[in-house]
Amino acid sequence: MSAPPLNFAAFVMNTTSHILHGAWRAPEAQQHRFNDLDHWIGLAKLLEEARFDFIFFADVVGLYDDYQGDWKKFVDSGLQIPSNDPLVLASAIASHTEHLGIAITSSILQEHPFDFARKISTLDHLSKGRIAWNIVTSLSDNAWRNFGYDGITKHDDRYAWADEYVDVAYKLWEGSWDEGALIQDKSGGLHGDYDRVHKINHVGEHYRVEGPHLVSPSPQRTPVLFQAGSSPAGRRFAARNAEAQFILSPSPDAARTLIADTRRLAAEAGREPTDLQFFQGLSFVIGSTEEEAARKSRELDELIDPSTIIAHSAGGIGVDLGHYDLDTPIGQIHTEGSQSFLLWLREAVPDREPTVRDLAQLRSRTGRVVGTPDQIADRLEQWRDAGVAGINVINATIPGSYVEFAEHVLPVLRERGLAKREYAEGTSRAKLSGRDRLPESHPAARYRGAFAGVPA
Ligand SMILES: Cc1cc2nc3c(=O)[nH]c(=O)nc-3n(C[C@H](O)[C@H](O)[C@H](O)COP(=O)(O)O)c2cc1C
Repeated sequence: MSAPPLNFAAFVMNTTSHILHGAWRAPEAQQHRFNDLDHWIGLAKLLEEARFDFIFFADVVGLYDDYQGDWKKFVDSGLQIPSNDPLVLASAIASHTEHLGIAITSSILQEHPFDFARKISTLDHLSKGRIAWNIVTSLSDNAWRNFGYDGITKHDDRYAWADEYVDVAYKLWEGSWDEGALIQDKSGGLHGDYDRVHKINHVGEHYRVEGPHLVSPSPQRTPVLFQAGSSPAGRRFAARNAEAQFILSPSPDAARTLIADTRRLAAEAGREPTDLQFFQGLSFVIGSTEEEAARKSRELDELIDPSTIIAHSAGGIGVDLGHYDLDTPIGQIHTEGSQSFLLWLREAVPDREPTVRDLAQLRSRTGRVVGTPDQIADRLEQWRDAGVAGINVINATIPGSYVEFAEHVLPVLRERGLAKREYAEGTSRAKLSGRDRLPESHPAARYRGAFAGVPA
């Protein structure tokens, strides 16, 4: 049997400058209109017309680490501030679309799981089962301080915390209401069946939640679960929980290795390995000829602001790179932070000592595919052959990047069986994996029926 077509998501954020910083200044760019609902509805309709599977919202609940000693740079350049809540936008998008999945990034930090589970269930009802959740743990001190903590919780402890958070949500989504508990029998006057609605009585390290869930089971019960972050702890978390991991692998071969490893962990966690899929983040510069594509890529480089890219990515290095000139050799920078990041940079610039500017350029070009539609299709075929199920399309401009992809690349992909022609019916999970609800081997499934008969 030939491989199935790829899925496509549009990777966006409810802000001006998400990833390719500086690109918002392009004359045709509209991402600065993020406060305008029409901007989002227009994009959602365009994506649905093009048969995208998801609009995928990134989100943060705080600033990145300081740049040049403070946070002026972020405000100056619109680097994820202002940044609006995507969850609030979701119901409006749902009301203007029919098939498009709506994936929302939400951190375990920002909302109590009881309240979060309630909002997600409500949205899943309103959208007829099109909600997905990208589970993140917030990696900036500022985010943690916004919620009353002294600073960020240690890396692996964040994932342990996340395991409890998702368990509370699973209990509410999967275990609190049995099937058929909502009766709504007007003639008999019975609305709900008390015997089939249960308190969950969760008591854990971080949360105590009595229940019951206040929302009756939605079409998917648990939303489609995404996770992003591929450290060993991140992979273990994805292997246990995620139905799709959002990855930024440097090459199809690297993705193949990552996928095999994470699927092995999924099997160890008692899951069916293929129940975990992978979405690779890529951006596209499309030309009618190779030369045109190369020229457009150079033009994009001109537009991109290296210092803002540095401000965004410096966190991982543990050094405020804003204090260094862009031409400073990396060797002159002392860090107790991520050594593997610096090693990666040296490997990427093998012939000389890399500079801070190299870091910015490499970051802004990571995952950029430049070429004609046919060349792009060749590359996407390689990603699919490596086991990737979907592409999260990173934009330079909104809506421009998606208009071009839809007009020029998707028709070629369809001809080659790399993109679908029509949506499948049903919920987002049904479209992705053929079923509305999580499979029995997912850890959430053990809560089905688990609270029946437990004294109130
Ligand atoms: C592709 C990708 C997208 C991410 N998107 C977000 C996001 O929108 N919001 C957020 O707070 N963190 C986001 N993260 C951060 C991760 O959730 C995670 O906190 C970080 O990668 C560290 O995890 P790791 O050490 O397991 O890689 C993203 C990470 C990756 C790799």
